[in-house]
Amino acid sequence: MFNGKNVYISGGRTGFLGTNFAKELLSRGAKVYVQSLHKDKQSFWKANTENVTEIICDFSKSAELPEGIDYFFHCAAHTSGAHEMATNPVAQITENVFINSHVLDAAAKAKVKKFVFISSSAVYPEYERPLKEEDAFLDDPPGNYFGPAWMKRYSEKLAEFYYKWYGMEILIIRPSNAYGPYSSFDLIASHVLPALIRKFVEKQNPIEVWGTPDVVRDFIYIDDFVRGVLLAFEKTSGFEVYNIAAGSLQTIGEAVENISELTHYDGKYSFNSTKPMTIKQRKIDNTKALNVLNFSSKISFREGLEKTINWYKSTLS
Ligand SMILES: C[C@H]1O[C@H](OP(=O)(O)OP(=O)(O)OC[C@H]2O[C@@H](n3cnc4c(=O)[nH]c(N)nc43)[C@H](O)[C@@H]2O)[C@@H](O)[C@@H](O)C1=O
Repeated sequence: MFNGKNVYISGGRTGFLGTNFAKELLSRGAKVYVQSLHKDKQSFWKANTENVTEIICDFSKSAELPEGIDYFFHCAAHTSGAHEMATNPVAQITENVFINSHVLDAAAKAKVKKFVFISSSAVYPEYERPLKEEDAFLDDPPGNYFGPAWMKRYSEKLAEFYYKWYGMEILIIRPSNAYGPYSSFDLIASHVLPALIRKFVEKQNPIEVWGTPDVVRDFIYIDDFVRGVLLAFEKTSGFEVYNIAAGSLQTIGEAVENISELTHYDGKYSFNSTKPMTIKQRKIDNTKALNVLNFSSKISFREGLEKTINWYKSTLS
């Protein structure tokens, strides 16, 4: 389905999801377009710049795309983890509204056939039960997620409108907490697993883990995530929304124990509940992806952590 197709990937140059989609789609024979490249930025692009076409554009300021792009994967976003969500969630609103609006407009006017919007499972209200696709707009999102989640909700509805108005097919993806190679490993701004992996690989002592050990998340390894999205892409048409999740839950306490073992850490760590915390739990219902796409994750949590640790050690540390 992708062989010989022109695929634009926003966020394909430096973003975590975009880089991983670019890597996979190149291997499936697509002609990949990304924003302009700096060869030395990421190890993947050091070896692959000659295989992609660069487009100079800044979607935060304007909307332009050449004709001839078949598919658009919109992975670019200003995103961050619990620290920003607790201290400055407004930072995730304005720039993303501009980017999402420009990108949709540019893609529709350049006659892109199918557009993938990477939304977020943060769009959901705070329910205890696993969150189904149809739950997204039933109640407001909780606490500090309110603003960033309404930004994603607005963008989803805008995408739906563009489908109705222009006929551009739309696939909305709501990921659970994806992790793996090419993620940000910044100690403050990144998400929980890369931040913890870095602290343990660097053998910081003592290690401070934010919040409490009973916080629950569905963590999906990036290769499973990309496979799930591409399955949804291949098997759906028109306007569709899918959760793509591992379908299993881990506590932050379990994550810490696994990372500690896998990195052979022999120092001390403790939880600090005065550090940034977000919601206690987020369970994602993956039955639609399972039933319609026959998608389930293949990489266990432990295996995914091990792969990510190895990649981090060999690439960035
Ligand atoms: C899907 C959704 O995912 C994101 O939401 P999140 O799951 O709350 O983000 P997170 O991975 O940063 O934190 C998860 C939990 O982990 C705890 N925690 C412990 N120690 C560290 C630590 O060292 N760093 C971080 N970041 N968190 C830590 C932390 O206290 C928190 O309770 C959104 O940013 C949003 O962008 C989004 O779309």
